[in-house]
Amino acid sequence: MAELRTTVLGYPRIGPRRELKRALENYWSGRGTQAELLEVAAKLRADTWRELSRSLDSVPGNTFSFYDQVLDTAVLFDAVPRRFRELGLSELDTYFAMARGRDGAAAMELTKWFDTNYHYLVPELSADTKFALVGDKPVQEFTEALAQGVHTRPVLVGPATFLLLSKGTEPGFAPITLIDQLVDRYAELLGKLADAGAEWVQLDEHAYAADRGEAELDALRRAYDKLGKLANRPRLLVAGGYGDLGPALAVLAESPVEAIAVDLVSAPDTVRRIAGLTSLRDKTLLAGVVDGRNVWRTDLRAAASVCASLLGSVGSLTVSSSTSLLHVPYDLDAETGLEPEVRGRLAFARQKLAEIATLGRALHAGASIQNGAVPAAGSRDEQVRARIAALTPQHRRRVDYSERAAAQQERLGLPPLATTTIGSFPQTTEIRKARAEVRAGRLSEQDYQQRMREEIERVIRLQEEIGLDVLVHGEPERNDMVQYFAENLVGFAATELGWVQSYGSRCVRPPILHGDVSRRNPITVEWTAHAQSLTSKPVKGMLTGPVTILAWSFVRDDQPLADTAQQVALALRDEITDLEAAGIGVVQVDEPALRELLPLRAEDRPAYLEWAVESFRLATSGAASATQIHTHLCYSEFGDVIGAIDGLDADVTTIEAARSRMEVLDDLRAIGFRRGVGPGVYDIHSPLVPAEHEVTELLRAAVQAVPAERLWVNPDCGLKTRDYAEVEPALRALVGSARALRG
Ligand SMILES: CN1c2c(nc(N)[nH]c2=O)NC[C@@H]1CNc1ccc(C(=O)N[C@@H](CCC(=O)N[C@@H](CCC(=O)N[C@@H](CCC(=O)O)C(=O)O)C(=O)O)C(=O)O)cc1
Ligand SMILES: N[C@@H](CCS)C(=O)O
Ligand SMILES: [Zn+2]
Repeated sequence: MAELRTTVLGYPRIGPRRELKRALENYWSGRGTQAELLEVAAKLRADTWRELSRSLDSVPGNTFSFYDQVLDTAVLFDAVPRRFRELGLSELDTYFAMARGRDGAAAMELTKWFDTNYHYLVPELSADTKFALVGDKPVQEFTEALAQGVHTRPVLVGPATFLLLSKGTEPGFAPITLIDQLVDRYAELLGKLADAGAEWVQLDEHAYAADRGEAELDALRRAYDKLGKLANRPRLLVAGGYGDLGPALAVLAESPVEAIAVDLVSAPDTVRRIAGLTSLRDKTLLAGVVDGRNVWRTDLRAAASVCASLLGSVGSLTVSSSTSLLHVPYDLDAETGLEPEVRGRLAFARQKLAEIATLGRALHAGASIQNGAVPAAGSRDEQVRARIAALTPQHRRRVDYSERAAAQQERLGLPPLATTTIGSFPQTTEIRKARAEVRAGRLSEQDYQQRMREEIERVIRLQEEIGLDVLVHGEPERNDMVQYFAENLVGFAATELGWVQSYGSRCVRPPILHGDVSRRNPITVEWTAHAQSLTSKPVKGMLTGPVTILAWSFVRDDQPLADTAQQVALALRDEITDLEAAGIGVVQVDEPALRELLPLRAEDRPAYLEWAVESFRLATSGAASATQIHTHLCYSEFGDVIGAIDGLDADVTTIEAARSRMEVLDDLRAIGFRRGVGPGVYDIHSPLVPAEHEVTELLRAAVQAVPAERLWVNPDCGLKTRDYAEVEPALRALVGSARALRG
């Protein structure tokens, strides 16, 4: 193992058939025991080590997690907030309580892992935090693998990144100031790993892919100077994924660490900088040339030539993935329904291992790649391209908001503090089962559609009874808000088993956007029109926006994202026209991923925001003045994109706000936002049901910032992951509060 020639930075862990998801959910619901959960976990670890050791000469270890690697790190170093200790639960149940909340102890905050659709739990730290090495998961998993004959390289979240991803529990406290204390605990851990026989350890310092100030760079420098000088330690590999390490690359090059991993897929220019860093000449460089985040086959010849060009600049070279393979599905061979032309362009985790092995062999033998034909580009649709070429600025502009607002008020006649929901109602087991039965051929498409129509009717009746003002059809027919649209658009392929972890036990199957995009037929019109036929209240049509469709798909990399976004936007524009023709007067275009795709480096942001906003406007600006366009944003803090939210020019913006106590309203007020806004007053991520007085408290704060005529009352996000037992009383509280305040 001493020779580190081929590796990956991490691997999926949910199981090729989502075995971990099922075991976790069984355990949480009481249907399964802890012993059963541990058994599933041990088998997944063993299978992963066996699989990886077949292709790679350095196998990453400690890549398993019951929920999240950042949470694992917090628990390892005893950063457990008091509210969870006080529950008096077992070690495992305390861990799950931190992730999911329990008995009144609110869960830790969940947030985006860099610019991906993976979410981690945010550690809570204060000036009083005292780290202690109380766990031994990395050591245990190392020993467990060794007993199975596999020598692993334990992977840890690096100390600086751990602190930079944490939040201070007191205003003004910066967790990075805890670096020296935390590094001492990492030193203890490295000693234990060395004693257990670990030759290498990997410390992920991905936080340096974002802009970092001098103090943060200095923390990195101090951390690795100290760890590098330890007498008893494994060799240190510091990994930078999800972008360019920027100035941190030189800091690490000057440090005593033995190896550095760089992401050459998202930051190919790093190659040039490496040649200029003479201190890399006695280090190992892991060249991340195989994409850990996307599913396209690697152009092996190009990757081999990048590797070869680095040989003279570094001590030794290892072929690697650009990031952990956590973000891609397990195995392309498990897919049976992909078109051959699309399949031929793809590589999932398992296929990427083979690519890395091939590159490693070629590099070692100084041989060229024989069989590395460049995969074909995506299919072209000349009609779509002609339409885009003919667009003018007029296609992105509506009449002024005040004129629209008057036309909409005349049409809809809504009260002040109008109430609505974000779109989805609970995805019940019956709904999911029905969909699984159609897939298995046990239920006819007709019967399935009938069941969905009945579900829509139930949801409409419930909303009428509760007294909401703008209703939704509830999205029962959607497996996922992106996948559903992808399945109905030309240019996308869907997978059967391409599951990727989004957070904890929740997974998504990102569709594969492989060619020019167009709409075959109307997608949502029948469902929405059916819902509207059942009620005299306005029903809000529900679409997913272009940025979010791209963010949660595997997108083609043979043209700029901006071009692909326009194609998706045109399809949505046509859908809105059809919804209007069917009598729908309110349409929501969700963009929860608007913030997610924001580049990590400030210099790259303006260009992104420009195309992101333009694509939304292209999708929505065909709507008549009297059609009310809503958008919805969630899963982020929005300070950085507040100007872009304004630029969307939506008539109503519903936005996550309950947990941050309406902070976003200050941001909106600061820019003079003057359109409708619905700051969420019910935190749907928590099983806790808000009482009417709690909703009222939030609304009272909101009316200080936004006049009642423009203020909407709604939950933070869709209700699909909740049960009716929680949703019904919560919506009653919301409507009750709005009515009382109107009075
Ligand atoms: C809003 N979020 C989303 C993100 N990304 C998306 N692509 N979609 C999102 O909604 N990112 C940010 C946030 C938070 N992230 C998530 C991610 C995933 C979920 C979630 O609830 N996932 C479900 C799976 C949803 C799905 O695809 N359902 C399918 C298949 C259901 C299934 O597993 N069926 C079973 C059989 C049926 C049964 O017996 O239950 C099977 O196939 O074996 C469907 O409905 O048809 C999850 O369970 O993980 C939420 C937020
Ligand atoms: N309309 C979607 C938005 C989720 S971000 C839903 O309600 O689930
Ligand atoms: Zn949402």
